[in-house]
Amino acid sequence: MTPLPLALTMGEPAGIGGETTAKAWRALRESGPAFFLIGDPAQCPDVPTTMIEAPEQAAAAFATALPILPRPLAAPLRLGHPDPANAPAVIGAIEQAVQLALAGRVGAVVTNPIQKAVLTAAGFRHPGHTEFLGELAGDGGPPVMMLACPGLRVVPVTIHVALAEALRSLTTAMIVEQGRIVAAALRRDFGLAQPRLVIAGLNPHAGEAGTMGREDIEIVAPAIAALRAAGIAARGPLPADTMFTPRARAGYDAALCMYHDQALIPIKTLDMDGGVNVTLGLRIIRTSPDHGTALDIAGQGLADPGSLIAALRLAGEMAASRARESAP
Ligand SMILES: NC(=O)C1=CN([C@@H]2O[C@H](COP(=O)(O)OP(=O)(O)OC[C@H]3O[C@@H](n4cnc5c(N)ncnc54)[C@H](O)[C@@H]3O)[C@@H](O)[C@H]2O)C=CC1
Ligand SMILES: NCC(=O)COP(=O)(O)O
Repeated sequence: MTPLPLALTMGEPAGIGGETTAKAWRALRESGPAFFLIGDPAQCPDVPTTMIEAPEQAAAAFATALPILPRPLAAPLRLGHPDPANAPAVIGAIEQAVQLALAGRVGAVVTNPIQKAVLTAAGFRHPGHTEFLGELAGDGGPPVMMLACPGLRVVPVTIHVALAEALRSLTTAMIVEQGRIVAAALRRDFGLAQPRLVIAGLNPHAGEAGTMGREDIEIVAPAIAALRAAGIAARGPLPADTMFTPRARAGYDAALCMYHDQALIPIKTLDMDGGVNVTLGLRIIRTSPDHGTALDIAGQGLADPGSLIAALRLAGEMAASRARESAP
């Protein structure tokens, strides 16, 4: 059976998404996975494109042209200069991709990066895709952000909030709930029968026995105990400054981190061009490149498509594996 195509959203049209989409199409046109862009043809002027009316037309067209399910921009495209007038198209593309995935007409949703502040200024009330997707396609629990590259997977337990708010909002229950979702996803989608989780400490030296903050004793350690009681191989709290060395990374399958930068600095430092952002805990598959809109280089031909290609490949693999799982 031909695999379902992947829906790739336009992201911020003034960013590098159009360029990386075109480069990804060139790289994948022969091997697949087949994908189509929900966007405006003006985003990809340097590759052959073909307009489609339905996802079902994408696979046949993919080898010769980038299929586009049109979603026209309201304001002319100026690379490097986002226009809030285009926000409805950016948001609409995400909504359309999710609807297609929920209807079983695409194998997965892959998102190009959005310029968060521009969408916020236009009235969008979610800090990122992750939270928006949780609302559109949640599965009863919270959406969980995981970034993965060869040799490292990280999960920020608190995501797009100010650091002070992350510290205020962190609870044992959040860590436990996300640990369970991560362990289940590693089993289901990443083929790990007994996933090994490590949990980062919040404070320097994981609190140094309470002398540098009591959160590691009062919030993090009870979460690890609860995860272990649930049969999940979890350990910590580990001092965050040494848990990403090559030796340490060999001892676990995913690291739960207490705030955004604790998770994302190590992975982007290790593999900015190969990292993939995967949202766990949804009723659909969603991946994305790990980088943002890179407005500073938009239109200069400098954008590396590696992370988007990795995101498309991972989405294709996850979709194929779920299709095998549900086959009679
Ligand atoms: N999934 C998403 O929608 C994401 C969106 N963003 C958004 O992107 C915007 C810009 O964020 P920044 O923090 O500046 O991060 P960024 O990733 O856009 O850029 C950081 C630096 O890396 C460079 N860079 C990024 N991707 C590159 C690529 N593929 N090839 C070559 N160079 C690349 C940029 O030129 C810049 O110098 C923000 O609005 C942010 O919220 C950021 C991350 C993910
Ligand atoms: N820093 C990661 C990031 O911003 C990705 O967010 P999302 O849009 O995938 O929720």
